[in-house]
Amino acid sequence: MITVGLLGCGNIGRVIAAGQENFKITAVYDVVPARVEEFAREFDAKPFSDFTAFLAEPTDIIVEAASVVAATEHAQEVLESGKDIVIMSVGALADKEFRAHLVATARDLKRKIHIPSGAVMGLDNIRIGQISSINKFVLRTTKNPKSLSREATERTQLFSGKAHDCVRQYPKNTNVAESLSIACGRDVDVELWMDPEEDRNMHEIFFEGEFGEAYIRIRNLPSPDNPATSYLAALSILTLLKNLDNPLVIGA
Ligand SMILES: NC(=O)C1=CN([C@@H]2O[C@H](COP(=O)(O)OP(=O)(O)OC[C@H]3O[C@@H](n4cnc5c(N)ncnc54)[C@H](OP(=O)(O)O)[C@@H]3O)[C@@H](O)[C@H]2O)C=CC1
Ligand SMILES: O=C([O-])CC(=O)C(=O)O
Repeated sequence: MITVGLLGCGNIGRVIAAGQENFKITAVYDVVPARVEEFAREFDAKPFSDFTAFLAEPTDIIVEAASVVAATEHAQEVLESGKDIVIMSVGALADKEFRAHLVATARDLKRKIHIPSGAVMGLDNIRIGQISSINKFVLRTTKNPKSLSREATERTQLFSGKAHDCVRQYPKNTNVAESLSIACGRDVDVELWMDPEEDRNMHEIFFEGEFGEAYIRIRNLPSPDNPATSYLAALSILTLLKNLDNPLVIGA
C-alpha cells in the first residue's frame, strides 16, 4: 500500500480521499486547522498543523493540491526529505530558475516530480514538441465569470500573452497553461476569456508543427466545491495515484 501525505484539504483533496484504493492518505496538512481536523477525522488520517512535522511523518509520496504559493514554499524541502512529489499547482514551475533547481534536486536524489494531466487532455503526445518543430501553440481558456470570481455581462478577454505571465496573474485558473508549456518544451501562447454564456471550463488547444496539426477542445464541468477547478483535474490526479504502482505505462 502506497502511503500519501496530502498538502491541501480542499476540493481536489476530498476527491482523492474518496477514491483511495491502492494508496492510503495517512497524513494531512492545510493552512486552515479546522479543515485539517475535519478531513483527518472523516478519512482516518493524522492531522498536522506544522509542515515540518507533517513531512517527518513516514509517507511514500507528498501530494500538493493546495496553491501555487504552497508548491513554491514546500516542493524543494519535500524532495530534500527523500520523498517524491505530485504537484497540482503547476503554476509554481513557471519560474524557470525555481523549476530547474527542483528538477536538479530530484535528479540528484533520484526522486520524481509528477505533474498530473489536470484539466486538459493531450499532454502525452504534446511532448513531441520536445523533439520536433512546432510552428504554433495556442491555449484558449474560457470560463464563466463565477469561476474567475468576477462579474461580466458579455464575453471579455482578460489576458493574451505567454503562459508564465498568465499563470502568475491567474494562479487559480491557468495552471494548465504551464503544464502544456512543460509538455511541449516552450512557453505557449495563451488567451483567457470570461463568458457569462459559458457554463463549462473550456480549454481549446491549437497545435501545429512538423507532425501536422491538432485541435483539442475540452468542455469541463466545474467541481461542485470549487468552480475555478474542473472536476477532470481531480479525476486526473486520482488516476495518476492509482497508477503509481502499475508496471504497465501507457502514453508517449
Ligand atoms: N494542474 C491543473 O490542471 C489544475 C490545477 N489546479 C490547482 O490545484 C490546486 C488545488 O485545487 P482545489 O482543491 O480545487 O483548491 P481548494 O481551494 O478547494 O483547496 C486547496 C486547499 O489548500 C489550502 N491551501 C492554500 N494554500 C496553502 C498553503 N500555502 N499551505 C497549506 N494549505 C494551503 C486552501 O486553503 P484556503 O482555502 O485558505 O486557501 C484549501 O484548503 C489549486 O492550486 C488549483 O489552482 C486546479 C485545476 C486544474
Ligand atoms: O480546472 C481548470 O479548468 C483549469 C484550472 O483551473 C487551472 O489550470 O488552474
